[in-house]
Parts: sequence; C-alpha cells; structure tokens
Amino acid sequence: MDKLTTAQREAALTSLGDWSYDPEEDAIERGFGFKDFSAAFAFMTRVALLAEKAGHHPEWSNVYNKVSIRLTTHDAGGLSDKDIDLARRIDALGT
Ligand SMILES: C[C@H](O)[C@H](O)[C@H]1CNC2=NC(N)=NC(=O)C2=N1
Repeated sequence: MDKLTTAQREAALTSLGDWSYDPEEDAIERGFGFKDFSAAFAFMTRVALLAEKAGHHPEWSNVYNKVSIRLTTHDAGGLSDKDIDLARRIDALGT
C-alpha cells in the first residue's frame, strides 16, 4: 500500500468534505457528535466492524457523546487509499 501523492491526497480530501488533513502526521481526522454516550458507542461498534473487515484500524477517542477519528496507514508511513476508503465507509454510516 503506497502513500498518496499530494495530488491524490488533495483530490481525495475535496471529495471528503468533513475530514481535515494533519500534515504533521500525514493523517486525516474528523469529529462526530451524538445525542449521548449510547449513540456514540453504537457508532463506534459499527466503525469497529468496518475496520476489522477492512483490516484497517482507526486511531480514535471518545468522551461521552463525542468521537474523534484519525486515519493513517502505519505500514505506508502516511495516508493511503485504505484511509480514504475507510473514511468513505464511515461517512456512509451516517450519524
Ligand atoms: C497485519 C495487519 O493487517 C496490519 O498491521 C494492519 C492492521 N491495521 C492497520 N491500521 C492502520 N490504520 N494502519 C495500518 O498500517 C494497519 N496495518
């Protein structure tokens, strides 16, 4: 799995409007808000199943009704198509 080029990353980010790019980590991140902890954890369960299926796992944190997700590919040393694919699948879950 190769790191994305700058042009590939910029094109991907344009289509992933809610994710922001962290140049220091070569990662993308997005925050999600829910009505309560139960809803946040239900979402995390769904993301966990997607991640396990993809063999690609988020760096994330949860505080009560907020979930922050950061995606990068450790094996590639930066952002790859795996991150973009997982971000799209997460977005498709809806909040
Ligand atoms: C062997 C296994 O597939 C790899 O270690 C996978 C697991 N999940 C992973 N998740 C992420 N985010 N980056 C990786 O490089 C990665 N590698």
